[in-house]
Amino acid sequence: MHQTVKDMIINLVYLVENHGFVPNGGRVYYLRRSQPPFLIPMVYDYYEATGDISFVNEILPTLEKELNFWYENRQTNVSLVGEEVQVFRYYSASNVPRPESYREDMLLVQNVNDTTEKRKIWSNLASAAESGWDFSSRWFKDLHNLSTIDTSNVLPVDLNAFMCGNLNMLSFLFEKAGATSKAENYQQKFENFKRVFQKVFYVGKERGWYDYNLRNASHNIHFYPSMLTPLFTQCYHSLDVSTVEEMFEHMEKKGAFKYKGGVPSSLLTTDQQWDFPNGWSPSNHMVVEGLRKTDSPKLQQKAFEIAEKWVLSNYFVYTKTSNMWEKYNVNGSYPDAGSGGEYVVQSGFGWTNGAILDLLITYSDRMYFPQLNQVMAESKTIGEIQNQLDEIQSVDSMAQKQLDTKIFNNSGHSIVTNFKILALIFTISKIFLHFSF
Ligand SMILES: OC[C@H]1O[C@H](O[C@H]2O[C@H](CO)[C@@H](O)[C@H](O)[C@H]2O)[C@H](O)[C@@H](O)[C@@H]1O
Repeated sequence: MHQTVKDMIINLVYLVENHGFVPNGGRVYYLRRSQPPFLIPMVYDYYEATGDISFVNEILPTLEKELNFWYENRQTNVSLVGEEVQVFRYYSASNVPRPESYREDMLLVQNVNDTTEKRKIWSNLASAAESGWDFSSRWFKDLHNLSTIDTSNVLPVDLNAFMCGNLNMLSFLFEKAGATSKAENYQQKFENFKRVFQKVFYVGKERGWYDYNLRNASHNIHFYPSMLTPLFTQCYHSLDVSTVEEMFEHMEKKGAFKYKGGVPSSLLTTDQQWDFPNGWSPSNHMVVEGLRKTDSPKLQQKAFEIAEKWVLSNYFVYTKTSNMWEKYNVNGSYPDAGSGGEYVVQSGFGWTNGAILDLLITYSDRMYFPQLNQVMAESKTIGEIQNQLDEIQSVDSMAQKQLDTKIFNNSGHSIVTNFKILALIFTISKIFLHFSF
């Protein structure tokens, strides 16, 4: 599996070498659209798993090249409280309908007469596709309609948090490769960018990091799980534990964590797939990981609870449909495959499997579901199932003992039996790329 991951990285490195960035897909028409910047984290994870520093050493110049693509092509200025700083945005160079969704993009502009305006809309559609969040109220002027798409004016929290984390990871990899001055240089950039990040995205009275809109010079203070990515990439320093806890409580009050099926992509209902009631694996995974990495025991416990919820509801839908899905409807008593957007929900699915397996591994000492199938068979709502399992867990005096039994070693656990086959593709799936989608 390590070799497969290495081969995938080699493919992406080839693309960066030949095209200057990682295109949104492996087709010629994607050459004006990037993927979100996940190559550096992929290499970082590969190094953590293998210690293969000679490979890392070989490709470090390519990683810098990809980082520079973002600096040269996706940076923009923003003036805030008397200081001009540079941050990142999604900004595709394409201004034509997406070839893979030509019909949809033509229909969207059917009432627009001005060609410049049409091109702006197509460019903003392609820019949103770069984010992976295609499409979401996050990118819409009116927060509801795709026709008001305005991606290039949105400075996204998650993209900037990823870039911030990438500086840190690059510094780490250079240090491991023995290139001390490069390592120091990136560490310095990381520290500087953390300050800029905080200044641009943190809104004190709303207790959190929010997307900033250049057009109206204000933050979008609606909840999106992308707000938690700075915890995931550790792009914060001035916040003490209680501030992070307050941030969580604030989102909790907004209702972000109350759904039994997982964390939704937003609390706004639109007909787009990256909005309520859909929950996506990468978002849920990053929320869990971000909270788990904080120094707050309370938030670490919340991370576990969200992870447990996500695993259980994915399994619930799996037992009902015999499939894993690219997204889920997290609302209501019976979670289901998600819907909305411009295509039929896809089964599979790389990042869903990857997230589930990572959560099962991370919490292998705690995620224990006694009598799972029996409880499920009684066809309870997901809330009742969760409550009943909690009760069984707390009264089952054997449960503590069984915590020692690693979930992957215990073939008696049906959830593991069903997910076991997916373990084979864990490492690949963890990588959020979809070249063959
Ligand atoms: O063909 C439609 C779109 O397909 C890709 O995006 C879809 O898959 C992504 C990964 O699973 C997902 O993040 C996105 O929300 C989906 O729409 C492709 O990245 C898009 O460029 C393309 O328009």
